[in-house]
Amino acid sequence: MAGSTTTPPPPPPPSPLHSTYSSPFITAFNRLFAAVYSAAIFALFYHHILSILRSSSISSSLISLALLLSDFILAFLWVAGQSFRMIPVRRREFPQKLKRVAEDSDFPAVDVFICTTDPEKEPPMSVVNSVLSVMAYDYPVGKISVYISDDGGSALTLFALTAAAKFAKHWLPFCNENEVVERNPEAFFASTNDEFWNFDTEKIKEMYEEMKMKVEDVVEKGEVGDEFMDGEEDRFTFSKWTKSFTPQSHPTIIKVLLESKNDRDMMGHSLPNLIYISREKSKAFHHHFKGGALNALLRVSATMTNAPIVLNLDCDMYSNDPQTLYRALCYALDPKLKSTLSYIQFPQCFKGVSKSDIYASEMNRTFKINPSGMDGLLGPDYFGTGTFFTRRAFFGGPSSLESFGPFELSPDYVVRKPIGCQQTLDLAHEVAACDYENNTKWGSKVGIRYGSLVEDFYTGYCMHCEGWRSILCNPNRAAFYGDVPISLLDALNQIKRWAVGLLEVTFSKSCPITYGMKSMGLLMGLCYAYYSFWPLWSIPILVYAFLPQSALIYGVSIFPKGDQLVFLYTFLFFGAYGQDLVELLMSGSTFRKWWNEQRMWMIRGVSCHFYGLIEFILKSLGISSYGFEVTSKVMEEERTKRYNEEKFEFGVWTPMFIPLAMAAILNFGCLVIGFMRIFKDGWNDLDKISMFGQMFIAGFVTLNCWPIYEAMVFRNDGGKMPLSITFISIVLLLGFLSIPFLISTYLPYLLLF
Ligand SMILES: O=c1ccn([C@@H]2O[C@H](COP(=O)(O)OP(=O)(O)O[C@H]3O[C@H](CO)[C@@H](O)[C@H](O)[C@H]3O)[C@@H](O)[C@H]2O)c(=O)[nH]1
Ligand SMILES: [Mn+2]
Repeated sequence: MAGSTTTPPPPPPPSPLHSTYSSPFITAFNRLFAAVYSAAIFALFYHHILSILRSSSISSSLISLALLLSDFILAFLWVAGQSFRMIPVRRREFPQKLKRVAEDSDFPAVDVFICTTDPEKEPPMSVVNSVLSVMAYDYPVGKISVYISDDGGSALTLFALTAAAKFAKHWLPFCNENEVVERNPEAFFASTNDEFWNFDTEKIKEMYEEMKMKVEDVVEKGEVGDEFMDGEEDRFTFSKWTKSFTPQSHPTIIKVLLESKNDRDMMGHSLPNLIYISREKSKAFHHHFKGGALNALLRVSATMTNAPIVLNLDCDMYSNDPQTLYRALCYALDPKLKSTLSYIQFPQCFKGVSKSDIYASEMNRTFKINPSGMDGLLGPDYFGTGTFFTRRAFFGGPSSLESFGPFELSPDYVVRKPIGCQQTLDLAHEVAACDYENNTKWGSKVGIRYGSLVEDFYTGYCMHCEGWRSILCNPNRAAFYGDVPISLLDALNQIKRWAVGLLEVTFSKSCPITYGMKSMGLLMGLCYAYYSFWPLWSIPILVYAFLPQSALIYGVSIFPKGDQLVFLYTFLFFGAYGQDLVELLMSGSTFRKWWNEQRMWMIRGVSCHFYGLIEFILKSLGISSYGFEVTSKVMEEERTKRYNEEKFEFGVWTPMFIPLAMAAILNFGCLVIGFMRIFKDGWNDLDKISMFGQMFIAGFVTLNCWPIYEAMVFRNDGGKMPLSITFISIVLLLGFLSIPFLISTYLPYLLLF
C-alpha cells in the first residue's frame, strides 16, 4: 500500500459553545444618525449662544442661560447614550453542546447567594420559593450550595427556610421525575393545568400548601411558637433570639440546614447544601447594606465550599429555567474568555408587570438594550441580581491578585473539611463578625465595593476598570423572574436610592468621565457616565416643566429667534423620541409601554431624581444621611387590583408628589391662558414661533399628566391624590409665579433705599 501516505483528517475543532452576532445595518444606521443629530446639536448651541449675546435684560439672559444649561445636559446625556449604539451585539449559547465537551465531573461547583432583609417587605414564603427554585437546578447536585443572607436576622425567615429544607426532600425528586420546567413551586402550581395532574402532583401540592400555611401562620404571629419546633435542635437554634436581639444588633447566626454529604431526599439522592447566615450586627460598625451582606457571604462560603462560580440573587428573584447554570457555563468554561471573565449577567425580568407597565418598571432599555450595547465593548454593567461571578474576580484585576487575609479565604483554597464541622463553623463565625473588615481591603479592593448605594453598579464598574470583561446572556426563556414595585411611591423610592448611589459614583475619585474613560476607553466610560449622570435629567426636566409655561403666563417668549429653529427643534425632539420608540418596539415592547416609559422619565425628573439630587447634596454637606430603603415585595390586594387596572397610586403623603402636582397644574393653567390669549388678541405682538413652542410643551406635558388630574379631581379610591398635596402645590405654585411680579414691583423701591 505505497500510496496510502495521506494523513488522516485533523479532528474537528471543538464546537464553539456560543456565538456572537452584530447587525451591520443597525450599527451603520446608528452611526450615521448620530453624526446627523450631532450636527443639529451644534447648530442649536450656536443659536443659544447668539441669543445670550443678544439678550437685552438680566431676566432674558437668565432665561437663555437656563435653557443653555438644560440643553447642554440633554446633549451630554444624548452623546453618552450613543455609546450603547455603536456596536450592539447579540449572543447565543448552546448548552446542549456543553455536555459533549464536558463530563458531569468537569463542571465547577456553584455557590448561590440570596439576600433578604426584612420579613415584612420580603415575605419569607417568597424567599422560600426562590430558594427551592435554585436548589432544583439541573446540575450535579453535590455541586450546588445555596447560602441565604438574612440581614433582618429574623427567626421567621429561618423558620421558613427550615420548612423549605424539609419540603425540598420531596420537591427536588418530584421535579426530576416529572421533568418539571417551572421549579418555583408557587409558580408551578399556579401555571400547571389541573388536567395534567397525576396523583403525585396532588400529593406534592398538598404538602406545599401545608408548609405554606404553617409558615404564613408563624409569620402572622410574628414568632416561632413552641408548637412549631421540631425537637431539641430547633429549640436550641431559636433560643438565640433573646430579648436583646434586634435586626441592628445581634450575634452571628449560621445554620447548616442541609448538608450534601449527609442529607438525602425521599429517593435517597443527595441534596444541595443549604445554609442560613445572619451576619453579626452592631450599632458600632457600619454594615454597608447589601454589599456588606454579600461580602460576608463571600467569606463564609469560602470557609465551607469556596466554589469557583458564585451566583448572586435578590430574594424575590427565582429561577425560571433549570438549564441556566449550563448556559452560564458556556461562557465560564470557554478557554478564550476564561482568563478575563468576571461575570455573566442575565437580564432582570419581572413577573406581574401591568399590561402596559404604568410605572416603567420593566426597564428593557436598562436591562436588555443598553447592556447588549456594552456587550460589544467590555460587557454589561452588574445589575445586582441574576449574575454569575467567577470568584476570582472579587480579588483584584485579572493579572494582579490582591493579597489579603487568611489563605482559607482565597479563591484557590480547596475546602476539605465538612461544612458542618466545628472547625469550619468557628472560622465561618469569625469571618461573619461585624468588625472583621476593619483595616482590610474588603469593600475597597476586594469583594463588593462600598461607597455607593448602587453597590452593584459600582462594583461592576470597578471590575471593568481593573481590566475584567463581562458577558450578557439573554436567552429567550427568561432565566429569572423578580417582582416589580406596584405602587408609585415604591417605584420612585427605588429610583431615588439609585439616584443617590449613582451620584456617589459620579462625584467620587473614580468618576466615569475621568478615571473611567482612562481605564476602559472612551465608549465604556461614556456608557457608565450615561448612568452615573442619570439624576441630572431632573435639571432639564424641571426647567422645561416650569420655565416656558411661567413665561407664557407672563407673555414672555423665551426661545431663540429664527425660522430655521423650528426645523431644528422639531428634528431634535422627534429624532430623539422617534429613535427611542423604534428601539423599544424592536425589543418587543409596545407603543403604550413606550408612552408610559417616557411619562415616567418626566415624573422621575421632577420627583425622585430631583429629590435624590437634593439628598445627595445634603449628605455631601454633612446635613443629613440616608440608608438603603428596601423595596416592598408585598402584593396587597386592593393595590394590586388598582395596579392591574393601571391606575396610578397617589394615595400616600410624600413631598415627592409636590413638584409633580405643581407641574401638572401649571402646565394645564398655561394651556388655558395661552388659548385665552389667542382668542382674545390673536398672537398679537408676541413672538409667534416661540409662543407656539411654549404652548406645544405645555400641551405635551398636560397630555402626560392626565393620570395626575384624574387623581386630583375625579377619583375616589384609596389611590387618589391627598387633598393636602393638591392644596400645598397650588399655594407654592402661586408663590412661585409671583416671584417675577414681586421683583419687578418692589425691586425699584428697594434700590431707591
Ligand atoms: O441592608 C440591606 C438592604 C438590602 N438587602 C437586599 O438587597 C436586595 C435588593 O434590594 P431591593 O429593595 O429589592 O432593591 P431594588 O432597588 O429592587 O434592587 C436593585 O438595586 C439594588 C441597588 O440599589 C441592587 O442591590 C439590586 O440587586 C437591584 O435589583 C434585596 O434582596 C434585599 O434583601 C440586603 O441584603 N441588605
Ligand atoms: Mn428588588
